[in-house]
Amino acid sequence: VTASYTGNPFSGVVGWANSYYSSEIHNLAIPSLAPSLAAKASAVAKVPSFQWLDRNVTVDTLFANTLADIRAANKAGANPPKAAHFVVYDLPDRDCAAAASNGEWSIANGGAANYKAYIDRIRQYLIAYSDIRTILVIEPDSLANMVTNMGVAKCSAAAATYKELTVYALKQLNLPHVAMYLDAGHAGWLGWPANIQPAADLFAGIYKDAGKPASVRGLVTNVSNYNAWSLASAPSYTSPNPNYDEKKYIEAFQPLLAAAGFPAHFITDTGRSGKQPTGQIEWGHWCNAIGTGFGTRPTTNTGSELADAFVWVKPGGECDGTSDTSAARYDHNCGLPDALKPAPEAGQWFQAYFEQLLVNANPSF
Ligand SMILES: O=[N+]([O-])c1ccc(O[C@@H]2O[C@H](CO)[C@@H](O[C@@H]3O[C@H](CO)[C@@H](O[C@@H]4O[C@H](CO)[C@@H](O)[C@H](O)[C@H]4O)[C@H](O)[C@H]3O)[C@H](O)[C@H]2O)cc1
Ligand SMILES: [Mg+2]
Repeated sequence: VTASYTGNPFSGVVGWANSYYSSEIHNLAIPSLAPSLAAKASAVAKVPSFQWLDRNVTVDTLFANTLADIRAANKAGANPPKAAHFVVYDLPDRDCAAAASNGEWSIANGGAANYKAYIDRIRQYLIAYSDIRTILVIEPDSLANMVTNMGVAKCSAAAATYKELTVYALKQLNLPHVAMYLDAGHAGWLGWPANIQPAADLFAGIYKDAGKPASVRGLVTNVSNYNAWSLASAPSYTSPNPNYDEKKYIEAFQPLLAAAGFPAHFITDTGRSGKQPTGQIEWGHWCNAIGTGFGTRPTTNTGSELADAFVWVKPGGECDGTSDTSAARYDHNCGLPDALKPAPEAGQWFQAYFEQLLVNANPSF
């Protein structure tokens, strides 16, 4: 079976509900849930979501194991075949405008070489599992920070390396059965009129620098954020941005990208966008936002020619960042009034948040 494709990489396959997220729900969430919520929680565990390769160690473990699980399911006759969904997320000096998700490597300490080895290893596994259609989200927040946060020292210092390593990844992971979507923030970030053209220029530049790889299908929006796909009216905190939902954002963005030489398609994270408006006081308050719920289940029925699929990229229930003010990775955003507290470190299981998403889910479980 070859998993190569033309057009929408989500067509003809379905996502995989990986065992890591499922075990978080079954082992960490369900034991402390009331029976009615426990049944709903086990349904969440069956929803396909992206698995984050957020540390080098995950490549030979989570990545390899999930690919083997998917191969077994497809050999056992899964129809439609299962596809793999991963987030590549380990740039040196990662998350340069925040503190919560700082990664394991720094540019000052050989991080670029480490990152290239990480990408090369991922390429090896992709080649070994060329029977599995694989969708990759590339480096959440990184290029978006290059558009709006060059005034942040850590971001401007990292800029050349972020761009070089992103181009490296796009070239190395360019394979017939692989589709890549570069992270493009969200409507409340790059969707602001002041940001959207500089963003188009940056993304088109990277695309061209990488040699317009066939596997680069486009951009992913709303990763780890809470925006609606489509609303009839603007939530108060979005004013005065005319692009107050993800549909308006990508419809404004796509023509600018095309004009700059990047024929991009889009996917949007709906994992935490089920409750609108959210409980956010300010649109920029990204950490563990209150008043949110699980959103539209993954599907290719987006109603838009520009949108390949709605996906769950950020696994709901995994924390955005710690609220412990004494922690090394404490970011003030996680201490704001509209951030749920107390919160553990980024990526750790946040039970109260999972319950918030479950209770507010739309569609409901
Ligand atoms: O009305 N006006 O006239 C006017 C004028 C200027 C305005 O400026 C805009 O204001 C926006 C805020 O509204 C800013 O957007 C925020 O930028 C932050 C990074 O700096 C993002 O944070 C990231 O979020 C990720 C998860 O999404 C985390 O994973 C990651 O760790 C975390 O770092 C927020 O989402 C994002 O909402 C824009 O840059 C800014 O240009 C706005 C209005
Ligand atoms: Mg984050």
